[in-house]
Amino acid sequence: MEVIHSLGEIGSLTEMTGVSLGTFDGLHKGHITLIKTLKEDCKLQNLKSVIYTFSNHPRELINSKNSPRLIINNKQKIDLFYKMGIDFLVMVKFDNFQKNIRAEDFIEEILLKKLNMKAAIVGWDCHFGRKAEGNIELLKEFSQKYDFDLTVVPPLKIDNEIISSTSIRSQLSKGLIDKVNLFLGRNYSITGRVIKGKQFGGTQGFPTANISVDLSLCLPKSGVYITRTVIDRIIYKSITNVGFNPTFNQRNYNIETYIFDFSKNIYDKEVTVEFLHKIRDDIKFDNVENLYKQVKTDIDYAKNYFNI
Ligand SMILES: Cc1cc2nc3c(=O)[nH]c(=O)nc-3n(C[C@H](O)[C@H](O)[C@H](O)COP(=O)(O)O)c2cc1C
Ligand SMILES: Nc1ncnc2c1ncn2[C@@H]1O[C@H](COP(=O)(O)OP(=O)(O)OP(=O)(O)O)[C@@H](O)[C@H]1O
Repeated sequence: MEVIHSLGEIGSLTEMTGVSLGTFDGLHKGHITLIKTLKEDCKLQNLKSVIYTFSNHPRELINSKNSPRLIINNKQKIDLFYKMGIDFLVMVKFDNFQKNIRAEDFIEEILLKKLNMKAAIVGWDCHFGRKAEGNIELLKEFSQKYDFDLTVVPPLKIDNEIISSTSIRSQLSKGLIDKVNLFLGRNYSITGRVIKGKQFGGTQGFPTANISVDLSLCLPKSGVYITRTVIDRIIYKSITNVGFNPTFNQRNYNIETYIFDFSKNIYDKEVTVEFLHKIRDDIKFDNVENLYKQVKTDIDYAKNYFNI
């Protein structure tokens, strides 16, 4: 997969292409359905597959006060597109040029001239160009004028609810991890380096790996979760506490994971924590004895979940 970070980088593609466009935050099941259609259409017509997306959320520029926190960072986004077998990932900054380009110019100058597009594969609600004026109708009109194929993918729903990045952000903030995973079509995960914590847990029989996280992302609601932790590609069963450790009046959002049957030193290692199920909200305990008693109950609950 070739990643293109600015339009200047590509004079114009020589290969004929099929293109899907959008923000694609989270790369959820709806996006995956669209991308599968893109890949099938490209295979049938012997085209290279192109994703046109942004490295920042468009609302950062359009409505900065309401700009959402992203579900995944750009590294995760690139990894996921790579795994899906995309040929060209155009991931440009959403800047004033992107914000102000007329929808007609976007089709003619970018999709047709730069990307050599022969097929557009888009979701039913696709919008692009200045003030989001470009839509399916305009693509239809231009597909006849310039003779390119147009496929419109209907919305994928679960229990009658359209899967969207917006709904996944709301579920994350409510701690509805089972639903998040259903909508993503994979386990929601956080990747970060292991850093030093207070080192109290170890003295109580549950040493925890504290993980540094990108606090600008949309993170799950505080609480205790059943998780799997991936270290050097090996998957371990674990339990994870996220939030502010209210018993200790901590100010920072913190992620710490207790990996079952594990005793290696992993400071500084990059690990990925996959969230499977929420056990409870976090609690401010009157004393640490009660906190540790509860943690032991949580650990038993998680071990029971894993049948260990
Ligand atoms: C499974 C689990 C559940 C936890 N639940 C809470 C909680 O409800 N309230 C809280 O203040 N801290 C909670 N903690 C955080 C503890 O305060 C913390 O793990 C302990 O102080 C060790 O911190 P350290 O890793 O920095 O040494 C929890 C930790 C774990 C591993
Ligand atoms: N549930 C879905 N089923 C099929 N296609 C989808 C679905 N959700 C989004 N798409 C399509 O994927 C492309 C990228 O969409 P976009 O990034 O706007 O996703 P979104 O999840 O709808 O985000 P938001 O919640 O911010 O509106 C668009 O063409 C869009 O129509």
